[in-house]
Amino acid sequence: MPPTNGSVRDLDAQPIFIVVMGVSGTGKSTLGAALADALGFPYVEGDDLHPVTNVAKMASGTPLTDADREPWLALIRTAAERMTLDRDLSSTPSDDASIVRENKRPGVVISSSALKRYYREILRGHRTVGDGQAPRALTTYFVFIDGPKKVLFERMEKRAGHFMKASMLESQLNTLESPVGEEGVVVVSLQDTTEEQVRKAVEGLSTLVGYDVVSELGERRVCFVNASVTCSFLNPDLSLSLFPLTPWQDVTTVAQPSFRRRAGFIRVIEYAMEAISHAGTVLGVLAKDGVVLAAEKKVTGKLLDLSGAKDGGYGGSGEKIYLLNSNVIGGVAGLTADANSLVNYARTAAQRHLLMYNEDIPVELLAQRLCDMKQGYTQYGGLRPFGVSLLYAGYDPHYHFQLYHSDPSGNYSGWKATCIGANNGTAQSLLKQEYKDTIEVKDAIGLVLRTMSKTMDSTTLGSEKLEFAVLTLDPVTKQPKAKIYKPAEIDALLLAEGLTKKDEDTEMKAA
Ligand SMILES: Nc1ncnc2c1ncn2[C@@H]1O[C@H](COP(=O)(O)OP(=O)(O)OP(=O)(O)O)[C@@H](O)[C@H]1O
Ligand SMILES: O=C(O)[C@H](O)[C@@H](O)[C@H](O)[C@H](O)CO
Repeated sequence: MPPTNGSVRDLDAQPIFIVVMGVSGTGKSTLGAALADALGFPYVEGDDLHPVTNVAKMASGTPLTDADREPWLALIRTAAERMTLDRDLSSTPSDDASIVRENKRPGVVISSSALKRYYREILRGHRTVGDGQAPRALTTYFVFIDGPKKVLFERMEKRAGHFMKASMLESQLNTLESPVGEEGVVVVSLQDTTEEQVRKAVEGLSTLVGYDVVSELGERRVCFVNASVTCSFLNPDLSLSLFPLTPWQDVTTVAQPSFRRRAGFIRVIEYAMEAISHAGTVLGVLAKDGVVLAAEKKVTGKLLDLSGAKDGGYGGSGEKIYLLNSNVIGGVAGLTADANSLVNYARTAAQRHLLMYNEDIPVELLAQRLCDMKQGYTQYGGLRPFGVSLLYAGYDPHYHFQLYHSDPSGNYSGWKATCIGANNGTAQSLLKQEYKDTIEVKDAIGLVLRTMSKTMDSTTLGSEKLEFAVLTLDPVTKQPKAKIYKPAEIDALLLAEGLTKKDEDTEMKAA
């Protein structure tokens, strides 16, 4: 289907979509980010929009088919449309124009192999996939990175830790239908430096567009939405739906009027934090040889079915402590439904990392992934922030045992000992008095339980009110070992620490 708008004037006003293309390893990601930076456009890593099944297939050494690539290409086109067309240029703020000048013409740069002509037709919006909607007007250009096979092979061989192995290059080259000669294509050399490639791409694009793209497309903008956030929102594998972007979402400074429009959102974050300060307490202590987590269960009662808890803290009954990955345990305070969604997201992010890099996700990176997601939810119209704070107790070979906290705004910080939820102020002052840098897990367990017993609202302390977990290293395999305690084990721990509290009713019944 041809583009809907035809006149020179209309085309001039259309947003620009630049696809940096080429076979695997040509340097699309490197050039894409640099070119976007030069133009002041956001950059999206096209590989992040692949369905997980595609990544798994490539990682296993099987080339993708047309059917595998079609939905991915359609998603890239949709991403480009969403990131540019929904920006309401007519509402561009004018009273602080000296602080931020919007691009005169919005645009986005996305990397994609775009190997065949018909794939490029999908990206141009000239062809729809399935019963997809007719594309919206968006002028599409391609920057094709071309060069000798030998150089490419050498680069791919050198590149470590990427899911795409050099052995796949042959199939990529066989599939490639050169775009040279097609409309809107600029060719740059694989062997040039990135700076030189940017220069040539800008020169070529300026010729195609009809004016100097760097000076005419506007001032450098500060991107509010980084690629990973954007992709999280766009990739259906991450169980999130597409939604219209707001005019201010990819442009920010603290002083712009859109910030004032966002003030309501910030209040919502404050409300979320306030709600969390009433949630069940979650407490973590970092020790030399592990991390200890405990959480107060708020939902208790005789009729609650705890049968799933017999085999551990999860399986239906776990409410506050979850295994996020084999090296990270998470403790949540806040809205349980929101927490479930974040826990699923964290588990998927950890698995994606494992699949791509064949290593467990570093603890801080997992916290960052969740924070990207949480922060994204604070800035879009029609959404509210996640009403959840999390503690991450984890281990990775780089920084060993770590404890992080993230809040609904998407901020995170590392701690030696910390507490979220109800009475966290009291708990933190108790922890400050008792914590020692040399503490070991065996003592940290006592410290956590004592602090919980002093700060929990309830008059009873037993497994029905408490979840408990410890992350240590397995002495034999030296791999992280997460243990989420079963109710009987929690009761035994409390007994050993002399902390079993019974409420008066129970004591009277027992008497
Ligand atoms: N202009 C350049 N000169 C030399 N090396 C480069 C250049 N651009 C990128 N590289 C290197 O080539 C390798 C591949 O780059 P990059 O990951 O950007 O390629 P890609 O096309 O996005 O790959 P893929 O599609 O397989 O993810 C990296 O190791 C990168 O550092
Ligand atoms: O169409 C394809 O086969 C894919 O998009 C690949 O090109 C990879 O995504 C990429 O290059 C990763 O190395």
